[in-house]
Amino acid sequence: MSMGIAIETSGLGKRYGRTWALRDCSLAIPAGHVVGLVGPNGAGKTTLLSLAVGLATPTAGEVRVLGGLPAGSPAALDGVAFMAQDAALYRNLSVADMLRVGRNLNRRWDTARAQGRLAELGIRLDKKVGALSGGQRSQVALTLALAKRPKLLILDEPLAALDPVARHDFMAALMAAVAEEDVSVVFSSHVVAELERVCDYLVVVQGGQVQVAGEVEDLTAGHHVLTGPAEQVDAIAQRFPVVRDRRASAQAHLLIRTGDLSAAPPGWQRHPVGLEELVLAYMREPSASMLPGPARARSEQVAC
Ligand SMILES: Nc1ncnc2c1ncn2[C@@H]1O[C@H](COP(=O)(O)OP(=O)(O)OP(=O)(O)O)[C@@H](O)[C@H]1O
Repeated sequence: MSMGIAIETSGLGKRYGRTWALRDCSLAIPAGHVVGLVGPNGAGKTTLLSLAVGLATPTAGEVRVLGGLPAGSPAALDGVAFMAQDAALYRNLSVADMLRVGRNLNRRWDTARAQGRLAELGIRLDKKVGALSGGQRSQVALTLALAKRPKLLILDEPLAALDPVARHDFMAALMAAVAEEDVSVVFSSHVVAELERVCDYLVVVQGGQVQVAGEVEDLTAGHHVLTGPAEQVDAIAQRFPVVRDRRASAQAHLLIRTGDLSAAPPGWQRHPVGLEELVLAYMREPSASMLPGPARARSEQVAC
């Protein structure tokens, strides 16, 4: 495995009782990206992130981080910072206490950097964590994660509890940190509209399996939307994998997977696809997969 890989999984699976939360997951996420991990509730996102951090152990397969370190090993723990779904902080401690806890638990810890960030954000060190707003608590959790000076920062739904302004501020802080540091970021989110602005790599999981993985640029260049006569859909589907097929009376609106579409077929209009539309199409078509190839989508009648 090369040093350029942030997270690599091979046949990774995690079973809770009879439920496979994650199955047969083989991924190689290159370093240096901001990776969006999306999928419906219960898809396996938290499970995948917990395995990558070493908080859970695989039932099958393996997961390595930062160029080959076993997830959860001391070397991996040194280089990986994790912000859990509920931004787990001790509410009765002050912000300064949280910084002390972080310093005591981590070999590499940059107190000055953390204090500088908090001062910029106007968050007082003597405030109890429980007295902070949700947005401020998230910023403190991000500050603690960054104070480790991680090579890989993993965040599980960091935006979930935040209002739109706090969400924007949080992502701005995250992107500023990425710009300053050599850090790979993987974060799960349900806020699909946000991804286009911040992510350059995307992973979609569904039903415990990876459905889509790749660089955003390649994904958007490798898919197109075609609009044209519904009676010709079969002919189109013989030429291109159809991810999603929507019909409105005699018109079909297809999301197809091909990077090689210089011109629309006669009678059809071709449009580029945005990341949000692409993600939603895959999420609505659980049987469609880029890995190894999308199944033919069901056609779906939609009202005009
Ligand atoms: N500790 C556990 N014990 C039993 N089942 C679990 C456990 N953790 C997760 N699961 C199950 O594994 C599946 C995947 O859960 P996971 O939390 O990874 O999904 P998710 O994509 O993060 O969902 P959400 O978007 O709702 O946070 C679900 O069916 C869930 O019920």
